[in-house]
Amino acid sequence: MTGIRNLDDLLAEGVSGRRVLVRADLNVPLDKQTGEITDDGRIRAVLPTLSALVQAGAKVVVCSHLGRPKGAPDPQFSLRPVAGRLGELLGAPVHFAEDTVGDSARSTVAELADGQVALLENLRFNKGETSKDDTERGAFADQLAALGDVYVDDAFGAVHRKHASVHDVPARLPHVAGRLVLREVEVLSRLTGDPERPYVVVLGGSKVSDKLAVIEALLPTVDRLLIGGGMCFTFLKAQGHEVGTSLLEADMVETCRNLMERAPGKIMLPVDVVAADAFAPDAAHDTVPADGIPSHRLGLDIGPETVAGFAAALSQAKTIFWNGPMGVFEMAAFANGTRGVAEAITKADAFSVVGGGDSAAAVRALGLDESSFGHISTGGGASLEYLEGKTLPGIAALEN
Ligand SMILES: Nc1ncnc2c1ncn2[C@@H]1O[C@H](COP(=O)(O)OP(=O)(O)O)[C@@H](O)[C@H]1O
Ligand SMILES: O=C(OP(=O)(O)O)[C@H](O)COP(=O)(O)O
Repeated sequence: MTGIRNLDDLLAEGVSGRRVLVRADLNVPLDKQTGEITDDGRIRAVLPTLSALVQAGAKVVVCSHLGRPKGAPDPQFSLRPVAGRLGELLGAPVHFAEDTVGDSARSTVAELADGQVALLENLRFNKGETSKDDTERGAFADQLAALGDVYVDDAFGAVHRKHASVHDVPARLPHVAGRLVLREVEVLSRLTGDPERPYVVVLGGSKVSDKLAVIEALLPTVDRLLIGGGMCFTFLKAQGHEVGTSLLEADMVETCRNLMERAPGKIMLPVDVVAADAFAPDAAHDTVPADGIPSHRLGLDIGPETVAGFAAALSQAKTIFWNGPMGVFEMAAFANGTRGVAEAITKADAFSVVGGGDSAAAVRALGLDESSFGHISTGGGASLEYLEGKTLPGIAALEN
């Protein structure tokens, strides 16, 4: 991050009375039934930046995405509950704008007193935020930038997205990196140079197409790649196995086959999986061999034999990076794989990094000791792409 100005530079300049637009990643997991926040780790992670700005008397305007709404308001993805939780953590109410750049946002920001905080409604309720069209994205960035005098990027989990709030707003306002972005990059850079070997990467989760692309780039630099979670079924299919109704990226099967041929023995796949009748906490389920998933069932966790194999590989490692739960850990019946792998990582004599909103939430939900990991990153896709050595749009924008 050479040449990038950071929050301390901005504070030294003085922010009292200035409107500081902070891009945060407040994309927290919500309970599907109650809508309650199930893990507030990403909110806590941005507090050092926000508190410093509050104390310095800034008018703090926070913006974020939540989930993947389709460019229009969708109540299930509202940031309103996040405003409540952020206020509790800051110890002062957070003013909530009902829209992102409309009348409500403009008046909420105009009414802020020095040292007060506002949160704008979900950025992704606006088509321009994620648009691939530069003009459409730019027009939205213009409206967003008008709500601040200066911009702080503290959304590490989103720095790999070429989105208006991450990539285009910094071209329109004086900009700095926040405390979280700075710390994440500092720690992750330890894995990009010459990591101590064996270097083992564990991948799972559900954002299969996003992350399959990264595997290709990471494969030459790692010693072992352990694949579980929703990610493994496209590989199992590529091995010629039937995967029932499990998560599958059909048009990536050929890519997976090529990856396995290119690095024989490097990729470890599950040998058994927990296959269920339905995606539900009380669904009937059994452990079956990975080549014997019944056609009407879907794999929701890795099985015990796989956990033992992965744990053995992890016990040899000197550097570990893990992104993506090994199963649907939110349901107790499918949490054993994630727990087993997480415990194996904590026992290894290695520098370990866990990345990703859900992976970090899993560590906490399963009651594991956070301090037994070297670093818990707020970004999954972002840290993977950082490790790939890519110039990330959000970081590049801060450099300019
Ligand atoms: N076999 C599976 N089938 C469907 N979803 C899965 C499976 N294994 C894990 N998941 C889901 O993956 C989600 C996390 O994926 P992802 O967003 O890629 O991770 P992270 O946020 O850590 O980067 C969790 O909500 C989990 O329930
Ligand atoms: O949850 C996130 O990423 P992650 O699941 O890779 O950790 C970030 O908030 C980015 O969200 P996105 O993958 O919908 O752009």
